[in-house]
Amino acid sequence: MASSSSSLFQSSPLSLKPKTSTPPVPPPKPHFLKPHFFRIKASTQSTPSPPTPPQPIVSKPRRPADENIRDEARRNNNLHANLFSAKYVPFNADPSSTESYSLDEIVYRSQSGGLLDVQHDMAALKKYDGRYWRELFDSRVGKTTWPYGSGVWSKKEWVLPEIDGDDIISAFEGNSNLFWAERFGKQFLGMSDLWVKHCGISHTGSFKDLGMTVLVSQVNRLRKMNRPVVGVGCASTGDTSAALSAYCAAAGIPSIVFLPANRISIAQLVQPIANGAFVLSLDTDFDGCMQLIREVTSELPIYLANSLNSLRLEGQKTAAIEILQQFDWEVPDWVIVPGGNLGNIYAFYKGFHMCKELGLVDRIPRLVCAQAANANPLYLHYKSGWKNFKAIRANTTFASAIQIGDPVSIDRAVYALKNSNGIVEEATEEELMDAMAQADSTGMFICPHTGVALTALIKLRKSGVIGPADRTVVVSTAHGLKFTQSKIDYHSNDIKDMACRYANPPVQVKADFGSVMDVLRKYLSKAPKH
Ligand SMILES: Cc1ncc(COP(=O)(O)O)c(C=O)c1O
Ligand SMILES: N[C@@H](CCOP(=O)(O)O)C(=O)O
Repeated sequence: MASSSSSLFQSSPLSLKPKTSTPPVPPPKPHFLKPHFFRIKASTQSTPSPPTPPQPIVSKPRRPADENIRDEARRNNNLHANLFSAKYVPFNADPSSTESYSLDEIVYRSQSGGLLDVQHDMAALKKYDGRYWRELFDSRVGKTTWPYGSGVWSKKEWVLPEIDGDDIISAFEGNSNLFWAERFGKQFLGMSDLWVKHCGISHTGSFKDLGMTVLVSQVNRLRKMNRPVVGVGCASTGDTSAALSAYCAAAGIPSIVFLPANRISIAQLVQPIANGAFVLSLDTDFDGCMQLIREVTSELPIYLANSLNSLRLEGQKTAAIEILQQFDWEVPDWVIVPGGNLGNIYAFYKGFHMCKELGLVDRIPRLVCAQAANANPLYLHYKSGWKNFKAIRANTTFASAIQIGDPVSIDRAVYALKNSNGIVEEATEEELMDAMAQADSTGMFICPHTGVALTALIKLRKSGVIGPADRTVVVSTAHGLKFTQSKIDYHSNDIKDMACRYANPPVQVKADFGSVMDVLRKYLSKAPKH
């Protein structure tokens, strides 16, 4: 598929050897609901007040020099202490089920072997209305207050309500850019309200940071409680391992990552290596690595960090809440998410659904899950009318992080799609690479997985399912800089059986004035005029 070197670009010299209960008290009013929080509009005042003399500017005093931001948080932040709780329950359990586990237990599966879900005490959360939550979350954005400066922990009450701020390991992840894709929307789709949620513009370059801050924080808490957790492990197509190793390194916790040899990008391989993880390069695909890490974590005191572990999804769901927040709590019509192991599509559903259930919004968007045609078990399942899911052997794809044939969260994904009137689409290699190149040509620099999501959008626009004025959000899951080799191959026109229609290779020119002027004149004569 991808060529290893290129005639137009120097190939990389770098080669790496594998080496519980809620007290019935009335909710406290947060400071921002006090009257002074709301400004009176000038137009409502009948007579203008006389100008006040200028006051001397006094800076807010800084915290004492011997105090850090965690200490300061401990002194200030006891809002909501002990009011909320969460526990593990079997995923989509019968309402009569009484099976549940404390989040301080080490458990990944229900008694019947099914998936788990983190269930919040919704009755306690409902004591506060939607307006309260909207204003609380809005009040925390853009600050460095520990831990609320994080887009994940700014929703702490809905994520891990019981964890102490002292145990949290955060890189102030989240709060990622929601980009108005004006030119891409207009030029390629005739759309006016298209947005790209850049979850890859993040600490380790993917949305996995949102889940990993939660999981590693909980592990940190468990280790302080002397629970048997010697290290944390995952199987990965590159992004989970990058996030796990970074957060573990920040916490001083050993991390162990299982990677499919030669199936992830160099940038993704070097991330856990640099962060000091114990990296195993295994001669199998992602599904093989996943099987092995599940077996290993059931034998050794290594905590499982893949999204089979439902803690991860509590962090990832905040991206959905953040999208609503960034639209000032207006609900988009469509959200398109690339899917592989299929935890994230459910995380988005859960975030939107919680906002509806707790009164922050009155509906949820329709979800689209986009898969590479070379790794499309969910798409096939959808097309069969959700009959008899069959795992497949995934083929090589430029969207290497979603080259997964036996997704652990298949049941979660089906639930999310059925309950959001959702759709599944697929993208061939040529379609996803063209979409990526088109998006890049309008000023983005996206990853191939985002190319998969954009292809889904292009197809749904062409078929008229998505309308020209529908507010649509495409979730960009990783930073394009992790996948430069795929862009090099494309722009070198160096991919077998692919036309690379939008390739933009560099021009080799002799270093003299005449030659440079000749090429520039030719280029300018063809350049688009206003
Ligand atoms: C960049 C990227 N996009 C999309 C996905 C798909 O997410 P999920 O596995 O939660 O479906 C992954 C990981 O699988 C990923 O690393
Ligand atoms: N793309 C993922 C695959 C594993 O997914 P996870 O969400 O279950 O950890 C990766 O980057 O490893």
